[in-house]
Amino acid sequence: MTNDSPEEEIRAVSGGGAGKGPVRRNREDDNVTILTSSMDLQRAGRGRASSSNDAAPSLTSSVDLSTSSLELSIQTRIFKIIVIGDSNVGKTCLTFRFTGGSFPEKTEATIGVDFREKAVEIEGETIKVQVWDTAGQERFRKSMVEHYYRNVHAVVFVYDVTKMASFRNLQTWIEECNGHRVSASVPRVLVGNKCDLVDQIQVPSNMALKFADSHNMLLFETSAKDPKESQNVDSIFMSLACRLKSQKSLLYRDVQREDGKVQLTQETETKSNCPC
Ligand SMILES: Nc1nc2c(ncn2[C@@H]2O[C@H](COP(=O)(O)OP(=O)(O)OP(=O)(O)O)[C@@H](O)[C@H]2O)c(=O)[nH]1
Repeated sequence: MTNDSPEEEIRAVSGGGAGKGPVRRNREDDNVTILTSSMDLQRAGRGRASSSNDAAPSLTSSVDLSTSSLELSIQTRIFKIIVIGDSNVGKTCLTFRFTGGSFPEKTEATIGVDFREKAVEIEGETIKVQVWDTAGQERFRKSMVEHYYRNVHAVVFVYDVTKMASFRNLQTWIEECNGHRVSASVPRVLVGNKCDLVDQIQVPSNMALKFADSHNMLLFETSAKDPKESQNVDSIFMSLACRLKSQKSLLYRDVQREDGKVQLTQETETKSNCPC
């Protein structure tokens, strides 16, 4: 499977949550580490490059590249996760909380799509989790829809627990997703955001849980705003990353030097089971 690099066409944003605990939450695991600096990424990438020989890559393309910065890309898999749902439910704030660890003071309606990345380490492998934050407003999204559904690895559906309409509209979002040929095997999770607004909750947990069950999704109830919930926001994306890691044929950016050339390869076999 290949993946378009969003750098080519999408505005990149650096940095990148909070809420009530998920109704069902994947457990934290000591083997899961979130890397916080580019130096960590560099070290992790190099370490793996010298020791990894367990994959069975197949050649897909060859390009001339010469700079040492390529080492950063060695064997880094990228998981593309899209976040969709009504406007104002908190998609941007959730992606900020996960990728940057904070709640943005001020947000504006997303136009088209933004993406943010975070390097995480799972069972000794550094993985780039690429979170695509999509516009909820129809007028800001229609030209970009094809781009963000393309080669997606996982989908996060978000509703606002204080807005019943945003929950009812989930069916429409699911239909749109299915309409863009997102395979049923692509993992999906449901997130009820803004649980810090306890006096205003309109969507009961049991209703959301029933909906999630009927669509084979995990449900997380959380808040991008409440700093005490940041781990729960992390667990939304980390649980997906762990699931994806254990699946085969995901995008794999492998660089091997050979006669002055660099080969880009794609993973073809299943890696070890994830502890999550
Ligand atoms: N109380 C509370 N407010 C939140 C939370 N998350 C987001 N908000 C607020 O909700 C508003 C919308 O947040 P965004 O993250 O911009 O919403 P969005 O879904 O990305 O909106 P679009 O870009 O239009 O699709 C902002 O005023 C945020 O401050 C939360 O967990 N709790």
